[in-house]
Amino acid sequence: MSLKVKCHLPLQHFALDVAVSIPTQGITAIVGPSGSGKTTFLEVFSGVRQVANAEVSFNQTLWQQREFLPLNQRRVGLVLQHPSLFPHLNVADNLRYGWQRARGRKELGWDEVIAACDLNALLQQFPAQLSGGQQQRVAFARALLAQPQLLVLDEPFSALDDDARQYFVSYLRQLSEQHQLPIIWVSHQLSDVAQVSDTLVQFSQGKVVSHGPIVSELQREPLRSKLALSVLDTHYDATQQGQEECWRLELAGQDLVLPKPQWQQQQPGASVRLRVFARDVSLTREFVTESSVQNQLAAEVVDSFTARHPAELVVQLRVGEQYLLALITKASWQRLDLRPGTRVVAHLKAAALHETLREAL
Ligand SMILES: Nc1ncnc2c1ncn2[C@@H]1O[C@H](COP(=O)(O)OP(=O)(O)OP(=O)(O)O)[C@@H](O)[C@H]1O
Repeated sequence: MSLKVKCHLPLQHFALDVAVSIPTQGITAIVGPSGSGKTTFLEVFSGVRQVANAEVSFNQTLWQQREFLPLNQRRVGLVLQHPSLFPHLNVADNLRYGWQRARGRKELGWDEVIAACDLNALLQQFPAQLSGGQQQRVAFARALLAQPQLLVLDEPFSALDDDARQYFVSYLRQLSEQHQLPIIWVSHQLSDVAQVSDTLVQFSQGKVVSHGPIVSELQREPLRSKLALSVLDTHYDATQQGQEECWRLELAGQDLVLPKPQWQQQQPGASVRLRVFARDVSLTREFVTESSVQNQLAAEVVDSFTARHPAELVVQLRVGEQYLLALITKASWQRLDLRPGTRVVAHLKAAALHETLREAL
């Protein structure tokens, strides 16, 4: 099941030239420099822009080939960076507009969406009385209430504060998993993207330069050296829970211990995605007994790559079937006599993982 898009559209400095198939399960993030054509791409496949000779199909339904299916018949929930709320309607009536557009079954309930987007206190306000972030929350809720079959987001949380943005990023995951709602979103926040996305599409100068599962895209240039962030899929291991304040996760038969997030209830075996910045990983040749670092993972050096700073290296490690990046100095690489195939121990500070875990699902 996929969204297939083929189009050629001359723009000011280059042409949007795309032939891509995006999975319609899970969350797909579209990233790329400003002005690289991401918004235009969304507009083309959602039907905001009618481009001659473009071809678009969604899960085998033709949206455009010889015929052009208008936006309002595609059941696309489109949320743009600058929300276009009806200024003469209050929040409740703006939301009702979305709700009334929904045909058939209402998967996403009125009360559920209003509570999730924390809009109860704003229902009688008019758009001009709202902050930019509040307007974004209303636009997002309105798109959900229209019961879309595809949610398309263009920087929808850019005006929210960090905590609120973090909450909505996690809520995207919930929408994707609990309602099987496919989501395609453009974001400049790569670390948000890494937290919840399944697929990453990278744009440059109107072209898709790379696309694939997020875990592998993070291990490839340019993101590998630019972001130096790994995503590890771990499991919550309830059988070994001992200390009250700590959580044990299982990764390739090895334990990771982290401060327990208070707000999270996990079932045994539940998967937990950790984001680990390469700068929070250090290496030794042997396990160390007297160290404050709780998490030591046996790993193997796969390769090393240039980092942003010329004195540093990004080292790619294999832990079981997964990859982890460590940022170390070139001097350390030489001192430890590292090379591809060397067995090492990767040290991950629990406190750094705690930070990432609080933001994980
Ligand atoms: N109607 C148009 N005619 C000609 N050029 C256009 C048109 N619309 C957009 N462009 C150009 O297309 C390019 C891509 O714009 P677009 O908004 O799609 O980029 P973007 O990747 O979404 O950028 P940002 O991340 O800043 O939102 C820009 O150079 C823009 O000037």
